Amino acid sequence: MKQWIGKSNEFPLRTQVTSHFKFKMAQTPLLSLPEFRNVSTGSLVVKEALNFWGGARVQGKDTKNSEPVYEPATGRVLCDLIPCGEEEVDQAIKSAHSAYLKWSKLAGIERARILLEAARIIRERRDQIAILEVINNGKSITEAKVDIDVAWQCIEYYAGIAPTLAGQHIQLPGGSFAYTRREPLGVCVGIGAWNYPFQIAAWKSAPALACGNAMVFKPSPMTPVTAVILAEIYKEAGVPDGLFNVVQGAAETGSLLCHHPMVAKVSFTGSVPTGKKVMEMSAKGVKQVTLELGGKSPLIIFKDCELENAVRGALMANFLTQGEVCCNGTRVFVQRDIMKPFVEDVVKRTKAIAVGDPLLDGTRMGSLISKPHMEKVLGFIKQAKEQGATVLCGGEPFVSSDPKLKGGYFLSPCVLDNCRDDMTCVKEEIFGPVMSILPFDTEEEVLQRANNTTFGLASGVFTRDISRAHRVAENLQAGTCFINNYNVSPVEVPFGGYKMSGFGRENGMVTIEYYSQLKTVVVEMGDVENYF
Ligand SMILES: NC(=O)c1ccc[n+]([C@@H]2O[C@H](COP(=O)([O-])OP(=O)(O)OC[C@H]3O[C@@H](n4cnc5c(N)ncnc54)[C@H](O)[C@@H]3O)[C@@H](O)[C@H]2O)c1
Ligand SMILES: C[N+](C)(C)CCCC=O
Repeated sequence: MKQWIGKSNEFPLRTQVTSHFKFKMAQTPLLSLPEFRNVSTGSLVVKEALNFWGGARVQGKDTKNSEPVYEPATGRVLCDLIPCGEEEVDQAIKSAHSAYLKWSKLAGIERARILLEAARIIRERRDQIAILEVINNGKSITEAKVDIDVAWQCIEYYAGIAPTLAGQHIQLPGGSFAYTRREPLGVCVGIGAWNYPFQIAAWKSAPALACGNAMVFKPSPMTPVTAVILAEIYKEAGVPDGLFNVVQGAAETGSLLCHHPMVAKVSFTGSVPTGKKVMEMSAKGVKQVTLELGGKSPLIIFKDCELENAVRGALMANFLTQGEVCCNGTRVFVQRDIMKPFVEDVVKRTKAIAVGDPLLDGTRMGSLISKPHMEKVLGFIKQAKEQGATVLCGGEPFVSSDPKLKGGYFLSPCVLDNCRDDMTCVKEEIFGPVMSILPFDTEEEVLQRANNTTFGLASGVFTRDISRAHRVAENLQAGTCFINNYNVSPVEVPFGGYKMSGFGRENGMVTIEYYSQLKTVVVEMGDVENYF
C-alpha cells in the first residue's frame, strides 16, 4: 500500500506557515503570536494579500476597483477588498484542477490523516481565529469561539468518513458482476455568506476534500479575512498546493466562478435571489448545485411546554449573531394561554442581553455587519410599527459609552408583540435581532400558519407532549425541526432547506452524496451475446 505520510516530499505533512497580518501596533506573525489574545477592538489593520491559490497568498491586481471593508464594531476600515477578475479566477481554478488530479488518487485514509491534522491546527489556534472573525464580522467572541470549534469538528468528522467511502459489489448471472465506485466530482466552488465566514468555508471544504475534490472558495466581500487562514492551515496540514483556494470578490467574481467550464459543482450559501442566479448560471454548464438560502422559520410554543426552556429557546432562536442567522425561528407562535408569562420573561431576558464590544468576554451581542444592513433592519422595525406591531423592547441603535464604538453598527435586540401573519416583519427575512410574537389557539391552526411561507429552512416546537412533538415535526415543511431546543446543529446532523430555502445538505453522512458521483463498472465473465 502506498504510504502518504513521510514518503512524499511533494506534499509534506507540516510546512512552516507564516502569517501575513500586520497590526498597527506590531508586525508579528498572527498565528504564532501569543499576545494576539490581547488584540482589542479598533486596533487591527489587515494589509496583506487575501487571495490564495497555488499554495500561496496572492495579491489582487485590480486595485482601482478595490472597496473598503469595515470593522463592524467601530466603522473603521479594516482592509481593502480587491476583486478577482477573469484571469485570476482562471488561475485559481486551474491550480485547483492540478491539485485535484493528485489528491483524488489518494486513498481515503491518506486524505483523512491530512484533514485530521488541519482540524488539530484549527483547534490549537481557535482563539486567534475567533478574534479575527469577531473583528471582521462583529459577532461576540463567545459565539465566534463556538463557530471555530464547529469548523474543526466538521473537518474532523469528514476525515473520519473519508476512509469509509466505498462502492458496492453486485453479482450478475454466469459469474459476471458489477461494482460501483464513489468518485469525486472535480473542482468544486464554494460561495459564502458573511454571517459565519470561517464556519461556512469549513462546512463546504471538509466534505468536498474528504471525497477527493478540490475547492475554490469565495467568501462574502464583507468578510474576506478568515477564509485565507483556513487555506494556510490546509497547506500546513499537507494538502497539495492548489487544493483549497480563496478568491476574493463580489457578484462579478462569483459569476465568473459559476460560469467556468472546469467547475463541476457550486455550493452556495446566501440569499434566495442570489441563489436563483447561481442556479441559473450553473445550469448552463449542467453543474451540480447545493443551495443554502434564507428562511423565516416558525417556532411553536405550546402551553404544556417547560416555560423557562421555551423562553431560552426563543432567545437562542432569535439573537445569535445579532439575529443574522439563516435558520432563526423569528416567527414565535405562542399558545394564547401562556402568552403573558412567556412575553414577560422573554422581554426581561432580552433587555438583559449585554450589547457592546464584541471582543469582551461579557458581551453577548455585538454589532451588525454594516451600516446599510442596520438601516434595513431599522426600516423593518419602523414598518412593523406602522402596520400595528408593538415594540416591547429594543429596536433602536445602541450607543455604547465606549468612544471607540461610536461608529459601530449596534442595535438593541427587539421583541415585537401584536404581530399578524400578514405583516412584513412576519413574512420577510429581516436578518437582524428582531423577534415577532404571534398568538395561536390550536395545533391545526398553528401548523397551517407556520407552513404558510415560501421558505422552509428550519422550525421548532416546545411541548411536553411527546406525541404532539413528533406529529408537529412531521407536519412542518422545513429541513430541520428542533424539539425542545433551537439552533443546535452538530456536524453529524444534516442541515439544509425545503422549498425556497434551497436544496442539498451540509453536514452529516448524506453530504457525501452531494460531493461525489457513482460510477458503475460492469464486468462480463462469459462471451458476448450478439443479436446481429
Ligand atoms: N441556509 C444557510 O445555510 C445560510 C447560511 C448563512 C446565510 N444564509 C443566507 O444568506 C443571506 C445573507 O447573506 P448575504 O447577504 O451574504 O447573501 P448574498 O446572497 O447577498 O451573497 C452571498 C454570496 O453570494 C455572492 N454573490 C452575490 N451575487 C452573486 C452572483 N451574481 N453570482 C455569484 N455569487 C454572487 C456574494 O458575493 C456572497 O459571497 C441571508 O438570506 C441568509 O439567510 C443562508
Ligand atoms: C450554526 N447555526 C447557528 C445553526 C447557524 C448555521 C448557519 C446559518 O446561518
